[in-house]
Amino acid sequence: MGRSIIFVYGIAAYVIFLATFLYSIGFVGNILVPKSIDSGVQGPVGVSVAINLALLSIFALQHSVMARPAFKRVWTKIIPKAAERSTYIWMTCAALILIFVFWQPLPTPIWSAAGTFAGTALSALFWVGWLVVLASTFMIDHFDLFGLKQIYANLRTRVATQPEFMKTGLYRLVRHPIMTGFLIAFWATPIMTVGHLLFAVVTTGYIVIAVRHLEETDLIAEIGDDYLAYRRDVPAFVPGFRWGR
Ligand SMILES: C[S@@+](CC[C@H](N)C(=O)[O-])C[C@H]1O[C@@H](n2cnc3c(N)ncnc32)[C@H](O)[C@@H]1O
Repeated sequence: MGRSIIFVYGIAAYVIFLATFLYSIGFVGNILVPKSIDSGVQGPVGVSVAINLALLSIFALQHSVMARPAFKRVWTKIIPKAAERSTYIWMTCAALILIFVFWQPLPTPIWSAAGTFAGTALSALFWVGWLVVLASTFMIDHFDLFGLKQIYANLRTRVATQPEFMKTGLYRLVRHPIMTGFLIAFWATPIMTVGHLLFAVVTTGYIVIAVRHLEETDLIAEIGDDYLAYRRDVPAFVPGFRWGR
C-alpha cells in the first residue's frame, strides 16, 4: 500500500469509528437511532439470547485476538505496520455494526425509574460515562489509539513514537478509566430491560476478564516493575475501591 493510500484508509477508519461511537451512544441509550438495544419486536427468548451472546462473542474475540502483541507481529508481516491500528479500528467498527444490526430486543423491564429523580440521575450518569470514555482516550493518546498518529508519521516517512505510560489525570484514580466509563454508561439507565441487562452483564464480565488477564499481562511484559507498582497502588475500575485491584 502506498503511503497516501494508507493515510486515506486510516482517516476513513477514524471517520467510521466516530460515526460508530456516536451510534453506540444512541444504541445503548435508546436515543435518536433507528435501531437501539430495546427497539423492535421481541422474538423467542432463547433464540434472542443465543443471537445476542454470539454477537457479543464476535466482538470479544475480535478485540482480544487483534490487540495481542503476538498477533500483531504476525499480522504486520501481511499488512503494513502503519495500517495495523487502523485495520483494528475497521474490524472493531465491523463487529459493532453487526451488534447494531442483528441485536435482538428483550424489552421486559427489570427496573423503571423514568420520570423520577433517580431516573434523571441515571440518565445524567449515562452521559458522564461516555464523557469519561472520551476524556480518558485523550489522557493516554487518542491519536495513537485510533491509528492517526501512525498513518500521519508514515505519510511523512517516519515511524510514530510509542505512547507514554500514563499515571496522571484519571489514570491516577483508576488503572482503566476508559473501561470505568463504559461500565457507567452500560449500567446507568432509567429503564433496565432484560436485553440491556444481558448486554451490561456480558460486557462487564468481558471487560473485567480481558483487562486483568490480557491487557495487564501485556502491560506487565512491556513496562515491568513500574506497572506492577502502579497496579499495587491504583485500583482497577473504582477510585478508592480495593476489590478491583
Ligand atoms: C482501549 S485502551 C484501554 C486502556 C485502559 N484499559 C483503560 O480502560 O483506560 C487499550 C490501550 O491502552 C494502553 N494502556 C493501558 N493503560 C495505559 C496507561 N496507563 N498508559 C498508557 N497506555 C495505556 C494499552 O497498552 C492498550 O494499547
